[in-house]
Amino acid sequence: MRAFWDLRWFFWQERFKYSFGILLLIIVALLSLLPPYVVGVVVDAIEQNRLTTGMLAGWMGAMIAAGICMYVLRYIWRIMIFGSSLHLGRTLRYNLYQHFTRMSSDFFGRKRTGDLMAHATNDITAVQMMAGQGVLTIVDSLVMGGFVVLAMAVGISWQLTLITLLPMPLMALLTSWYGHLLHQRFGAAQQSFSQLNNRTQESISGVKVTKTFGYEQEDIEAFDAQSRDVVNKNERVARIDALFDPTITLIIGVCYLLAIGFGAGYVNDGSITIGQLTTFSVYLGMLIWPMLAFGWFFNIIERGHASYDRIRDLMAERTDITDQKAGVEDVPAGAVQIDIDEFYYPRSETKALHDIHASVQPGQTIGIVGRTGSGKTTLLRLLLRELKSGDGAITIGGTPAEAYYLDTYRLAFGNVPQEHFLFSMTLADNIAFSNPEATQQDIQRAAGLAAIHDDIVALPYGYATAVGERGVTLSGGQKQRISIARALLQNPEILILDDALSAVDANTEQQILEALKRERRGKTTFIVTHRMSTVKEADAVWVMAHGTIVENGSHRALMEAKGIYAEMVKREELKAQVERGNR
Ligand SMILES: Nc1ncnc2c1ncn2[C@@H]1O[C@H](COP(=O)(O)OP(=O)(O)OP(=O)(O)O)[C@@H](O)[C@H]1O
Repeated sequence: MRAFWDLRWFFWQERFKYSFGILLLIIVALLSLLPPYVVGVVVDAIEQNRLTTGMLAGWMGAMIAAGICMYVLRYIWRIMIFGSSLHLGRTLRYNLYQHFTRMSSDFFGRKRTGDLMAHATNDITAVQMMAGQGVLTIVDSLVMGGFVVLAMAVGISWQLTLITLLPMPLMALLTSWYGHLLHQRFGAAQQSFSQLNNRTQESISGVKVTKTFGYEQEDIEAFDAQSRDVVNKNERVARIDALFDPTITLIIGVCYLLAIGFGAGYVNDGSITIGQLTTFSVYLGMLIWPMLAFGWFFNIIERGHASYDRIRDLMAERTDITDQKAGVEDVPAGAVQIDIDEFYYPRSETKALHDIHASVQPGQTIGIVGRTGSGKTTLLRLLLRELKSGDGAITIGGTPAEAYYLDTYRLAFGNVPQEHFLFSMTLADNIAFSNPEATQQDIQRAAGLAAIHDDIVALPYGYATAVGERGVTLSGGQKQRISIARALLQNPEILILDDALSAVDANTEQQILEALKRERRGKTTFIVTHRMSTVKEADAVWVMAHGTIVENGSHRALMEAKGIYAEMVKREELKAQVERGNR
């Protein structure tokens, strides 16, 4: 029952629909008592030879009227109760999705996609069932069951009712025990299903690597083992599930035995009529559904409860990136000042960044270079507020980054990350993703700046070409340029290119860099790269090593300083000469 209590916010929100639905259920339960009663009356009338046509027609009319009423009311309560439960599913899905969008990338690093998918599908369906079928089964079993028992005890014989229902407590005990077992087994089955989702996702996205290293067989076997585990765990659920119906039917059978055995005695000694015993046995038949519903209720509740707990745990995950109460609503603009004394990733003991002090004037282009793992991406993620820096460690236009509302803060940034991502839509829509208002002309202009326009028009459907699963396959460099076009279309105050030109050849890169210089006058651009030639024209180059900026200056100044940067440039030139020589 705690599961219902946990959902009280929802039942309160939908209280009118639920109250009305339950009221209709009660009326239906009352009306359904009529037909068995009529059967008893008619049987007695036949037995006592006093059945007239008028009397029969009267009762038949009453039964038809009750039948029509029940038909209409059943239809309405379904809309009220099941309709509301669908609404709960939608609300939970929406909340979960919103929650996902608010979480930092650290969260997605920890949680696996398969788990998150299982939460958004199976778990929500189980909770939705609880608010629909769960409510129906409990109301029906209590109301319908209650009315039928009352009609048997008050209307016919309380002694016979008592004897007949003796086996019932055993049923309550058994069903609650099954429910408990089901809760545990269902939780394990859901977990295994999540793992299967993860496995599938990893297998599909890593299929190239698997093939390259000849691990197909191992991969298939591991998948098979996981899939078998899901089946085993679900079989364990089904085994308990399968116990519910036979147990209930067996107990109802015993009840019938008692009713007929003792009922015949009561008819013989004249305490009840034969018609009443007929009504009694029809009522007993009507108890089967409430009993089944009662058992089913525990089943639904246990499943819903396990799922709701899992959803709640997920919703309880707090993002460390939050808005302040009274945030600055402007889109950030102006000079960027960075003063990071030290930064640790959550749950990490090693400093990812330390002693970084640098400033950037609006309109400047900053190149960031350094070995893998030197902290370039981490620094940019702090700037983007994907990670939490210390209070005031980063300011834009003199205002601490965390003082801005996150939503407006991020509007200032265009980010082309290392892992570029294209959606399963047309190329035009992929570019326009950053600015849905953009016209076809704007899209083409951005594509031109990103040096991808010619490639696009060469495709059979041009800008209308679909990418993704059923679409065209683009090269890494083309995908990078589409991502750049997407960021340029947004025309952000601050543009970040994180190793975004790595798959583009030197000539095309030069073309893009020139376009950037022209287009982004007065706006700030950060370019992270492993290719020194990319940052030659930058206003300043930050050379990063071991989590800090070890050199900071223009290309010329750094070359004159003959430090790490000069060394890196020389090495790159040497490499280029060797490659040219080889050719
Ligand atoms: N989510 C994380 N949790 C803990 N440590 C991390 C996390 N991400 C990165 N690091 C660590 O932070 C340090 C800096 O990593 P970062 O990705 O910023 O380097 P980078 O210079 O951008 O490297 P690359 O050139 O390969 O992109 C590394 O030591 C890395 O192992």
